[in-house]
Amino acid sequence: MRVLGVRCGHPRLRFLVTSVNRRGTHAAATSAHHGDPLPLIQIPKHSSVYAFGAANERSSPLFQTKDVEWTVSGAAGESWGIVGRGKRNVFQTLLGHTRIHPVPQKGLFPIMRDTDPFPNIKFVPFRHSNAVGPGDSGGFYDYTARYGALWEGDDKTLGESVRESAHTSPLSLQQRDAIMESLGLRELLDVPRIALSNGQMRRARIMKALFKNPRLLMLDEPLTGLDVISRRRFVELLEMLKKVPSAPRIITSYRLQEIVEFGDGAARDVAPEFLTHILFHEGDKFWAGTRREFFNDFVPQHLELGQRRGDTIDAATNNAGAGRTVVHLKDVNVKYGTRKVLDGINWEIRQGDRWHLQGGNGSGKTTLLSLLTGDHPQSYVQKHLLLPSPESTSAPVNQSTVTQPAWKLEHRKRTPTPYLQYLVGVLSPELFDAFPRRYPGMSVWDAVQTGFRGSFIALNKPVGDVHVDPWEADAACLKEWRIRRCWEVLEGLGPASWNGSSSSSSKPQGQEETVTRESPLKISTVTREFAAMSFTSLNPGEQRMVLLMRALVGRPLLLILDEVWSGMEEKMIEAARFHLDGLNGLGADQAVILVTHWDSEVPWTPEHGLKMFRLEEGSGRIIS
Ligand SMILES: Nc1ncnc2c1ncn2[C@@H]1O[C@H](COP(=O)(O)OP(=O)(O)OP(=O)(O)O)[C@@H](O)[C@H]1O
Repeated sequence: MRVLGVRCGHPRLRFLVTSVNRRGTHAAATSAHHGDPLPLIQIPKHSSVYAFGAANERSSPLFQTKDVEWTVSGAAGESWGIVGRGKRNVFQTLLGHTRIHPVPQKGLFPIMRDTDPFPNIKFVPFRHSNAVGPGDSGGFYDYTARYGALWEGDDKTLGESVRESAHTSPLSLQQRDAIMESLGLRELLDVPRIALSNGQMRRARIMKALFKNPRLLMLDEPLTGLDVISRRRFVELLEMLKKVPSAPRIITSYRLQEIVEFGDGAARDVAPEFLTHILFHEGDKFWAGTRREFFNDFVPQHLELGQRRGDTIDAATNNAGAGRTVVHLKDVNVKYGTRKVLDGINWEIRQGDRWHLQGGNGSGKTTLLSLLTGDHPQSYVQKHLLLPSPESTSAPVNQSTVTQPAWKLEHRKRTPTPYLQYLVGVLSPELFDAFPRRYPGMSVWDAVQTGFRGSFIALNKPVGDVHVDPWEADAACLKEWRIRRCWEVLEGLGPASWNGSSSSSSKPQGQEETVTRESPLKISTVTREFAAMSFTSLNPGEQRMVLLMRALVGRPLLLILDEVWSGMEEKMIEAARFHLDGLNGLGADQAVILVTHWDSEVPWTPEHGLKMFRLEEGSGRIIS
């Protein structure tokens, strides 16, 4: 069947196309399609874009367009994707949160110059928060609340929230249904919103924004966190909507690796089908053009192919199963009311293991991990959930055990939670959202050292000093080790690594040296400066790197990396992958569980000892 000269795939989407067309709510967008010269967005050449508050034109701009004019026609069929580390600057500009100099004569949104554009624009940021998150208040919120939500019965369900959005939606019931269906949310209507998994929540937020049918809809990294099937359905939906003049014009952003695959010295176009144009912004680079120009001209000329992706991991590192059992689960079950999320899970994790935990959105990965971290209330009622616990109740660390505290396996009920936090390092979307940003002046250094206890409380220690409790054995030795660890992760994962001036490569300028009892450790000036920066002043990708350092700094026995690469740019991911198996990265005494929906993001292969555990319809199995 052809609608608008367009081949339509799925029947429910066919309906969406025809019915959205009938309403024709966006007359202006349609007129652009019929030759109206006014574009939807226009940032002229030689514009400088400043953060609000930048005193004058002598302040440094966020970015400059130089000889590039960025024009989005707003015509049906055109679809822009934004990539590069500066993509959020571009969104901020479109949201009116920056100042453009000179002020564009026709306005930033020429097509909407006779109306206030801002009610016609919706933005779905990358960051999600199931509760009121630090993005709003900067304070801590307890993300573990979601695991008990149904007991309390006090949170709105997705269905209730959908009914509320219906009141303000210009779309018909059938149109809203078609969107809900194509985002795979219908079967979740009875789930409390707080309990939605990450991927489910991202889809729910996109659905809500689509219900408003704005003229311009901006989606920041919409593919991140979606499983393979949801990604396919989402791409199918956007492919359809882009052809409908009365539907929102949708601008999406991506991490570079989501649209370009680097390998064998060449770059391959793996961008979603609906993209027709690409804007790249990073540092002083600002480039806009068609998809074909991007892949044929821009990528080969401007992105260093040889240095991306690939052979960073030493293939000799295969310690899988080499050590003692760290976690043991037998017949583990979790259910909410009648909804069984985990059903008879058996899993053993040993030191040296590198696991890729797989499963679609909502398959129970986060739930399973929350049992291992002891965050889930149902962790206490499992018959056989053995977790690491202190060998004795005395201080956990002394001179000989500074890098490997004494531990044994215990039932969850006999595992002291603070000790568990000490032995299990975590970075997950929930933790990223919950990490408090409000402590006055919390520095990067301070944020990293909260990892020694798995706590969220800044200790306000100056750079170069760390906290050690007086009761901890051999405090002096421990202090020295902790300071060294902080510098190791900062140097290995800080800007020195992702900006290409790591101390392990050629000597960057202005390098200093610090000497510890064991061996000298080089710390570059850029690392020292970074350590002193305020955590909140960093962009989300940098914050994520710092929280990865926090997870690694204590050399935890078990490391849980849940969707850690989301929000990070490719160079950061490369640096992290390199660090994880480098000299100061992970050891054979540590076990790792990694969660990602992108196989290419797993730093290990089966030759490196990678194992896969897959959750499907409540059951878990090892796959080979
Ligand atoms: N308190 C709750 N009440 C009801 N259902 C819940 C509750 N908590 C979680 N769920 C449901 O349990 C399922 C598992 O969620 P979980 O977050 O573990 O999925 P996931 O595999 O991590 O998904 P994603 O890949 O999207 O992060 C989801 O369908 C979720 O809606």
